[in-house]
Amino acid sequence: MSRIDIEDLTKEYGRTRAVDQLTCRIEPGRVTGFLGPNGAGKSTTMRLVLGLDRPTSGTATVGGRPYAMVHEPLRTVGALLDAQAANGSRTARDHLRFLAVSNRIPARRIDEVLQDTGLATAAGRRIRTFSLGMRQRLGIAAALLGDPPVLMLDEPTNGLDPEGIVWMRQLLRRLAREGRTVLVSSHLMNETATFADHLVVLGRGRLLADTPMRDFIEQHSQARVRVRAGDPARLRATLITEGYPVVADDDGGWVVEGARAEQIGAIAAREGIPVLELVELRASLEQAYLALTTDETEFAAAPHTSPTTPQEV
Ligand SMILES: Nc1ncnc2c1ncn2[C@@H]1O[C@H](COP(=O)(O)OP(=O)(O)OP(=O)(O)O)[C@@H](O)[C@H]1O
Repeated sequence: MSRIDIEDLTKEYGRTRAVDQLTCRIEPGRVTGFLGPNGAGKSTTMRLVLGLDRPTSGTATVGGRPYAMVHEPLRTVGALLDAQAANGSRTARDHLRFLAVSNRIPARRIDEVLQDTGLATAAGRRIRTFSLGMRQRLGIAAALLGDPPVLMLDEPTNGLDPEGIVWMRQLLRRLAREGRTVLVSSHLMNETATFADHLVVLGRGRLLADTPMRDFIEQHSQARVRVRAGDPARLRATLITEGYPVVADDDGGWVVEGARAEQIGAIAAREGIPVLELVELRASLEQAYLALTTDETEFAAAPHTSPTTPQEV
């Protein structure tokens, strides 16, 4: 049992409601992407789950227990919250050794996680000489040290180079395949789309979505179809008559908004227009996310109103 259960969780800092009656479950065996605009309450939620802050009301448990009551916590939850927090005057190996001893974790795990995170050759260096990406890898090494069934990682790809990002993606997928509970916050939508199975989205502390990623994209984006036909002008005219907005594509095709492939295929067949290509265009996670969260953003730049700026219609 390694589920994270969040029940009616609220956290207020003075007059700010950082987390607002949040209820959700983070299930094992999949990667859950934890999304939301700046200040939405993601880090606060993670801190509450880890007992680093006390909720104003509500509960958060891991495997049915509040984190504070978990015995040898590093063996239960591996967390990466602030990769800068490690003591810079220690070497990477000493940092991990300190954590291992205080959680009765066998010393061999230190070498294993140093290998796993690509830090074996830097193990004897002081942490203050580490780059942001290396600190991030060390944070992951610490999270993996106790071989925990639950992992909570706040922006784990922060500072990683492209090779590091690919490595992180594969690591997250592997951890989920092994049956662990993996909660990962990120601002990088394209990145999240490559590793998450499920999404929990917050806006101003409230739950906006708790859904499989595929459903999320479908629910928060419009269907669109790209079609290329033998008689493009006639197809366009017919589609417009039928009430579909049609936009020219780069290579002589049309993009039809708010339509499914079978609808456009049926119209073309009825008119006897040969179809050369017919594809449903999937929206990206980023488009779906922006459609959901535009109104939930606490900190947004003022819109740019220069008359020379092309406006989307
Ligand atoms: N210790 C604190 N004291 C006062 N206010 C806080 C504290 N921690 C967080 N907040 C406030 O709570 C709200 C939620 O912040 P939080 O850091 O949890 O959001 P987030 O979703 O993690 O944001 P980001 O994506 O920017 O990391 C914000 O308005 C923030 O200013």
